[in-house]
Amino acid sequence: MFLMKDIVRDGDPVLRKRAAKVEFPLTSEEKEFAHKLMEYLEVSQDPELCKKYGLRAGVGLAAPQVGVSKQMASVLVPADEEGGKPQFKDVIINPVIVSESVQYGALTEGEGCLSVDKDVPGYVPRHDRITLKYQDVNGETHKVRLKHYPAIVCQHEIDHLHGVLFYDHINKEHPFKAPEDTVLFG
Ligand SMILES: O=C(O)C[C@@H](Cc1ccccc1)[C@H](O)SCc1ccccc1
Ligand code: NI
Repeated sequence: MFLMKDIVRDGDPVLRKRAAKVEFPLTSEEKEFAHKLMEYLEVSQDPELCKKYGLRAGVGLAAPQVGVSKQMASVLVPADEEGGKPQFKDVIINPVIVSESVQYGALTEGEGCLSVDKDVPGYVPRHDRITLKYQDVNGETHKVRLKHYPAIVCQHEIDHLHGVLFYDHINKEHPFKAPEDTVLFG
């Protein structure tokens, strides 16, 4: 199971590389790795296990964040209401955003990152709605339309596969100035 000691921190060049496309079929090691990426999120979102293993809760984890420069990331966006099914749950491989809204969305509280220990305040403008194409661990292609929080999380993870960190998007002069018509939520 991945622990915080396995998570690469800002400054490591692997976080600034464009990750390599993944070939199919996955090797057994790659399937195990994908499982571990999702396992981290599941354990980190269980308050007792999160505390037991000293984790930071996460809704996404990209392969480069554990030092593996491959186009693979786990995303687990919990249900809006107690007991519902997750808003989005999958390991996205070779993800491509095939269309995106002109309108931006951003979290009112800004963003954090498991690989960035410091707080970086400011809005992170992202596309409020996206159409995402990706392959799952079995090589099946999916095309999904996401909006608001699941769209934000997937864009955060896909950024990791392109060597981009959340604070790259923050307006340096006016961190809490968002583009006109940005949907602020959370
Ligand atoms: O570092 C990562 O990639 C995981 C981030 C993903 C993320 C952060 C902010 C906005 C969108 C995605 C972690 O989930 S940061 C911790 C966290 C935990 C729960 C909810 C929001 C942020
Ligand atoms: Ni991150």
